Amino acid sequence: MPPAEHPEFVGLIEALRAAQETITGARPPEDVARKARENLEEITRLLSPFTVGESEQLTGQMRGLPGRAQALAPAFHVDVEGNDRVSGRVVFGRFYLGGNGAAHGGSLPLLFDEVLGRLANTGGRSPSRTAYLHVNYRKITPVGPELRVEAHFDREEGRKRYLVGTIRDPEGEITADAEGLFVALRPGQP
Ligand SMILES: CCCCCCCCCC(=O)SCCNC(=O)CCNC(=O)[C@H](O)C(C)(C)COP(=O)(O)OP(=O)(O)OC[C@H]1O[C@@H](n2cnc3c(N)ncnc32)[C@H](O)[C@@H]1OP(=O)(O)O
Repeated sequence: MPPAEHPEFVGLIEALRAAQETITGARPPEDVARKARENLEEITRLLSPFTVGESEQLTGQMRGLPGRAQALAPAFHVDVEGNDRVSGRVVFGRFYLGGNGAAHGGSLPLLFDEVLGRLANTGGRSPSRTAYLHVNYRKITPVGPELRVEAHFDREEGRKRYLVGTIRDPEGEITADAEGLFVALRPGQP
């Protein structure tokens, strides 16, 4: 369900995701490719006058929305969220294809950073940033099916927050797991 605010912008991001998917999987004739490019250029012309600073932009700010209205990472759909753990679902679409049906290796840290980073900063905790992210690729992460994602706090030591997470395929097998260290920022730290 779209949020009460900016429903048309949310729809725009959904259309952008759909375009990313379709363009990635397409092999169009040259005249169709040219027409599609012209349409994209028209979108850029339409939106350019409304460019704003980071604090005013909408993308990435909509925490209650899967993907936070940001098309960079695959949308993470939260099912259960607590102070110390979160679980949900994700689909790596064609846009995230690496090869032979497997999600691109770089797209997995992207998803883990999103899921672990989100959890690291919940429960009234102060903002933190990723210090490291260790990802183990256990088997291919398939493009297409819905995958289970789980993450939880392993431990907290002062400013250091250690979190772990897994991605499971439809058979329940772990395709990748990750451990991340998130360090709470000191006052004034960017
Ligand atoms: C709606 C919200 C949803 C959000 C979801 C997305 C979240 C995305 C989060 C991110 O991706 S943030 C962007 C990627 N990360 C960065 O750009 C961070 C760049 N690095 C830094 O800013 C600093 O290096 C950092 C804040 C991580 C740490 O620097 P500090 O100067 O604050 O920490 P310091 O060096 O004093 O280290 C503090 C402790 O952490 C430890 N530490 C820091 N970096 C480490 C490291 N890489 N490996 C191991 N330990 C590390 C360090 O040893 C020390 O341990 P001890 O307290 O026990 O002495």
